[in-house]
Amino acid sequence: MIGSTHSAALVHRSGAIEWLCLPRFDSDGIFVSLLGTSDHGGWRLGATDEDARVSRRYLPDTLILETTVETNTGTAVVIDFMPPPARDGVHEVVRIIRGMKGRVSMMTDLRVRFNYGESTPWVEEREGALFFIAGSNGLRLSTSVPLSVDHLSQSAEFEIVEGQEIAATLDWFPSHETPPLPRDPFALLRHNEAEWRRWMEECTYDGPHVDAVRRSLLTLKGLTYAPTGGIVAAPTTSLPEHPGGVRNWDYRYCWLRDAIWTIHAFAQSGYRQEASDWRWWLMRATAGAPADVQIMYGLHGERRLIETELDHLPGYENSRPVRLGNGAHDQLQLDIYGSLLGAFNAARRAGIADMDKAWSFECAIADCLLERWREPDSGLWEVRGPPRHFVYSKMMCWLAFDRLIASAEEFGLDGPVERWRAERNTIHAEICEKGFDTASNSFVQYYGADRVDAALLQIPLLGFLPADDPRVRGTVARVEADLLRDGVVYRYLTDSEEADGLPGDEGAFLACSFWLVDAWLLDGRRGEAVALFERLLTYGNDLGLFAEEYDPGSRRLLGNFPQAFTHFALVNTAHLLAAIDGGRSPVDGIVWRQGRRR
Ligand SMILES: OC[C@H]1O[C@H](O[C@H]2O[C@H](CO)[C@@H](O)[C@H](O)[C@H]2O)[C@H](O)[C@@H](O)[C@@H]1O
Repeated sequence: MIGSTHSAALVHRSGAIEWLCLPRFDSDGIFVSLLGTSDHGGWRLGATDEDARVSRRYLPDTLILETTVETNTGTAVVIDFMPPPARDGVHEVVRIIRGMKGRVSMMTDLRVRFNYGESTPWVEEREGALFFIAGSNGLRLSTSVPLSVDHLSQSAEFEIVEGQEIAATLDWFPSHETPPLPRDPFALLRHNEAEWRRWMEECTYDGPHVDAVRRSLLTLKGLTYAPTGGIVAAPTTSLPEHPGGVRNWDYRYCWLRDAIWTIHAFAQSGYRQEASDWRWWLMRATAGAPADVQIMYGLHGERRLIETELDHLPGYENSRPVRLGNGAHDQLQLDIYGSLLGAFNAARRAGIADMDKAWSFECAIADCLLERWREPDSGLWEVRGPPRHFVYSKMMCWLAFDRLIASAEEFGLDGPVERWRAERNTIHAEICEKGFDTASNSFVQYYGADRVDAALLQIPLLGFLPADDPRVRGTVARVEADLLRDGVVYRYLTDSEEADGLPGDEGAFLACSFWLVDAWLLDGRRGEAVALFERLLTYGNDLGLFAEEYDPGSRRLLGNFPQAFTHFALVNTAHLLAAIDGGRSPVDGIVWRQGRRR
């Protein structure tokens, strides 16, 4: 992934940009060959020799990708990046080719298709550049490489020699405007590299696996949308959770749950500005009646994220449908309220300014939750089956009242604390009665269920019960028995459509696998925890990026990519390990509260 904190592109090892939406993460796709064929738009830039040896890295502490190609005649690198737009309305993808040794025969093949691969633009050569126009979109390609141009593709073969540098810049602009002159790509590279390095210098994490943590933080920063402070769950739509299956979702939106945990990861690692920007985004997006708070919003706080299907795209490895929008946007998921109030409490403790403005909002949410927590919901996994009394959702309602009480007590804030305390105790007692299965000595997925859910691994992290409570140990043991397979954790069993209302299978869920590490760490099982953690770290791609899921059989990442959910889980686990090894309390990090036995 390369990104501008407005949008991001995915670059294949071959040097092909296969995914790009501009000007925003959620704009119509310009290069979507990832979900179709090269005729759905893409930009290949690499060696003509298909046997060239390819290796990649990010320039240290940046989101700037460097792909090295080595042939029998020489070595060249391709440097890809997306600088943040400096002027209103123009967004760039910059590619620089550098000759390192000898001579390398290179090729470029650009296919611009607007509107998710459906619209072939007008192509015009003028002012020493190529212009592409269709609908509201305009693109300009500036390069010194002589191209052979037709209306479907613009391509060339050329040679790069040692010491030579060639650039190609693609600018997006609104088609009704004339774009300003292109910026100097070499100056942009120097500036962008310095900016990322400056950002990375703020990182305070220096515990185990520091490289993986820093790469995750850079990835999470690349998923933030700078103009509003929103954070997308991933830059892609419809990368399948099972190749050829239907579990294909659009993640280019801001989930409260994902973003709150991302903020935890940032805040623990020294990034208070991101935490503060996101809090303002949150206040604006959720403003209005607390009962209308959605589980997810668009980048600017848009509420209508109507789910549709793109029939003209065959999907990644024929995984149909390709979806736009997300039907989960109008689900009731009660855990969101706990995430919200937990995040506000954490922000207050971290000394983030202006938190008094949040308190009346928090109290209004509490009023709403006094009624709502008894309702069934769709749970954090956003199941498409009937609403149920999900145990994890109820626990997060308990956490909501718990964190409100903590804020009132620790910061002298006014509120009906006794009422909240009574409600908190009622929820705790109800969960222990209805959400626990004595026969299997385990909490279960929903009231009356006989199955476990990997989200329950978070019980000791939430502080609902301590890690050494026999009921927590029983639940962890059940997850190990039922959901831990080939060293990775599945979120729940998908052996019948009843499980989540969807046909087909899915991969192991990487965030849940990190939560098992957390549960083991909190229960003193350090050896097993570290072994699992270190194995999970090897499941990233060659650049240290993770998707939502992993298939241990084929050893492939599955689902949207890269995904915030997985990366913040990785960061938070590393912090937990560092705290435990350093003899520090993990509370105020990922652990929301120290559990007490009841
Ligand atoms: O599996 C069904 C659901 O999957 C998606 O949701 C998942 O991703 C979200 C964003 O990272 C995450 O917050 C959620 O907990 C995950 O279950 C999808 O977006 C849903 O539409 C789908 O029903």
